[in-house]
Amino acid sequence: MTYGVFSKFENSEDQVFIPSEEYKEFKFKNSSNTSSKLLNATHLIDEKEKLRYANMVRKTVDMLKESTVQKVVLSRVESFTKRSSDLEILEALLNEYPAANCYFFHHPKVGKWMGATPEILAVIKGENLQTMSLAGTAVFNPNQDHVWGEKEIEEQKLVTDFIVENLKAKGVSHIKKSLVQTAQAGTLVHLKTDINALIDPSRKEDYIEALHPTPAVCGLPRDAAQKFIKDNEGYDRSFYTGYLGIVEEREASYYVNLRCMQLLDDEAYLYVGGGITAKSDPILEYEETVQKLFTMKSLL
Ligand SMILES: C=C(O[C@@H]1C=C(C(=O)O)C=C[C@H]1O)C(=O)O
Repeated sequence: MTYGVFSKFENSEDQVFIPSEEYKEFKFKNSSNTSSKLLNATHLIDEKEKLRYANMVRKTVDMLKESTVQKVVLSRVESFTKRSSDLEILEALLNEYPAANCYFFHHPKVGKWMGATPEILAVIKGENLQTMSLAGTAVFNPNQDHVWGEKEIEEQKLVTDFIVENLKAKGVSHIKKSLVQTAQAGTLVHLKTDINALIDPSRKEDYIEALHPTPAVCGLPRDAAQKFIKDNEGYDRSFYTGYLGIVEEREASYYVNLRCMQLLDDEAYLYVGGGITAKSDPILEYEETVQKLFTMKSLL
């Protein structure tokens, strides 16, 4: 059976499924002009929110320095007035981010979500599983390759090691890693390692459980980071940093729900976050969320 799946950050009981008969086909013509989007995101800075978020980062850094927790991914949500219809926003999203995994999900229990995620949780084809470790963020500069700092290199490696270890713990063999690369995602770049493995296709859900949520969106160790997020973030992430996918008999594609928004009648809630380690600078972490906010805000 073919179905779509949409899952929350926290627990899989709230997963929703859409049978394939309910899919709607959408034809669109790409009229992309992405380079025009290298605009300044500073107009999205909100001093009060900056103070609140930077304080939360500071508290997290203090905790990381004193404990065995290595990384926590913090996030926040901001609401904006919609100036276009949902389909106009979807068309803008598809035009703006042709290389991303763009989706629009509408379900009575979930409402409407839309996004352009750069992050694969797992693409399964027969006995092959493809996943990635994606972390570290900088603004894309077409004239210069980004030189990554120690903080980003370390936080991305934590994600890679977690993925490899958790797949191994599920008995997965032949795990192959690419070199660490800089990958562009719209106006941003991230550090990325592609990971491939040989799997038993009848155990798809088992692997997803082992991977989700990775330290790219949660932290390390996973349970301690997830508890810290729940106790300190101060809002419900809902489906943000959950995953969405299309599952078929021998193939399945699951993506991490990032660079996304929840659409209401007149408003859109935009969700953004970033990985915090003991080396994080609170103001830079806030600015990173502003850059990520811009990827969706520019479509509204
Ligand atoms: C959490 C987000 O992105 C994740 C966190 C990143 C980081 O900490 O640098 C980079 C890519 C994603 O894995 C987000 O976009 O909201």
